[in-house]
Amino acid sequence: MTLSEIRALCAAPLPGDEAAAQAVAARQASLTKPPGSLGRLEELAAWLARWQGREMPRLERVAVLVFAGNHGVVARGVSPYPPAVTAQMVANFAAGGAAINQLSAVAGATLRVLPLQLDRPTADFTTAPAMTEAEFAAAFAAGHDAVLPDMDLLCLGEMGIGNTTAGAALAAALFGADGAASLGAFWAGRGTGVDDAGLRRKRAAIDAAIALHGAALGDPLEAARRLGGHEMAAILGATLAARRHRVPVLLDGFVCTAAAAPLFRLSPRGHDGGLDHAMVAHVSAEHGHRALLGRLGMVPLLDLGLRLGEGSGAALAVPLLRAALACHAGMATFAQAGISGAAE
Ligand SMILES: O=C(O)c1ccc[n+]([C@@H]2O[C@H](COP(=O)([O-])O)[C@@H](O)[C@H]2O)c1
Ligand SMILES: Cc1cc2nc[nH]c2cc1C
Repeated sequence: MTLSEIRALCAAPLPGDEAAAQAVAARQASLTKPPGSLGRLEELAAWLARWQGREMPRLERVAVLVFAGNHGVVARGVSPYPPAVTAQMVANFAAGGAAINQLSAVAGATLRVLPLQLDRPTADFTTAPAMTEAEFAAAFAAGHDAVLPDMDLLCLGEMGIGNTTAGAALAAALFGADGAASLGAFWAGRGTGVDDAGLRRKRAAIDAAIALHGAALGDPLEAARRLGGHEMAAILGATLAARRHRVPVLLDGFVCTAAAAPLFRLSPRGHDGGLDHAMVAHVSAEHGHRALLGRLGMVPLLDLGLRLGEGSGAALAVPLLRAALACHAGMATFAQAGISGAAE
């Protein structure tokens, strides 16, 4: 896959199945409850129908994909952890010892972890583009190809020491900061728990990167290449592939949302937007996430103060989707139960 092929793929997102979503809405109106009383559960059933292209959506094959990558910007002292932790956590995922192992099991989902070039971190984006075009395209393709057409739902997650700095830099490039003097101050958070001095270094790294890359960041894919990471490019590729295969997507926290956000910038929400088949599963405690969701016009399903990454929030939201479908498929209609409708 080349960058121009990626560009062409991103330019024309497939529309959703309006008829399937309408069929869900019609059935919801006939079920034994006041109209709209199941709130967002009703919206979730229609969302699954629209993007699966099925009047009766299903959640038999739920996949959690976690991509891992390393970041040159850690040389700037932006994370309390050493980059070796990325590979160590990948080993922990394989051994079944991480939170996402437990949460995937609770969700009834298969977990697949794809480490990407862990011994070849991105370049430090305060001095050079994080990835070459070939590196970016390869990581994008790895994510794209990891999505199977028969999945019913895709939960995306990431692991990468330093990637909250990359996520904040990408958010800054894509969305600016409403006139705030420092983009770094607006978007940077504490990630895995960096101290005050580390937070200052993180803000400075983001500001330096925005100044260095300048006008090139006006192109959302260039911003992803110059400021993102291998795992973030893979999330972008997987999110796009899911759209092509009619697989709805749950995004995890701040890093995952930022990684997918170029699809929104290329084709905004409202009418078949590039991210309309994705929901943000939870709002992370990471400082910039609420602002990022505001820019995307997305309302998270959960707000639990998580700031872990690795797909944890996305897996946690799967039982909510299962509940939405159980009600949708299993409830009696007013006619079946012999219950009177509302008086006019
Ligand atoms: O995505 C989030 O909301 C999030 C918030 C805080 C931390 N993380 C995780 O923490 C790691 C990056 O943190 P840091 O401090 O090294 O930039 C990376 O592995 C992420 O999965 C992720
Ligand atoms: C231990 C640890 C686990 C993680 N999972 C996702 N990001 C992480 C970062 C650290 C440091």
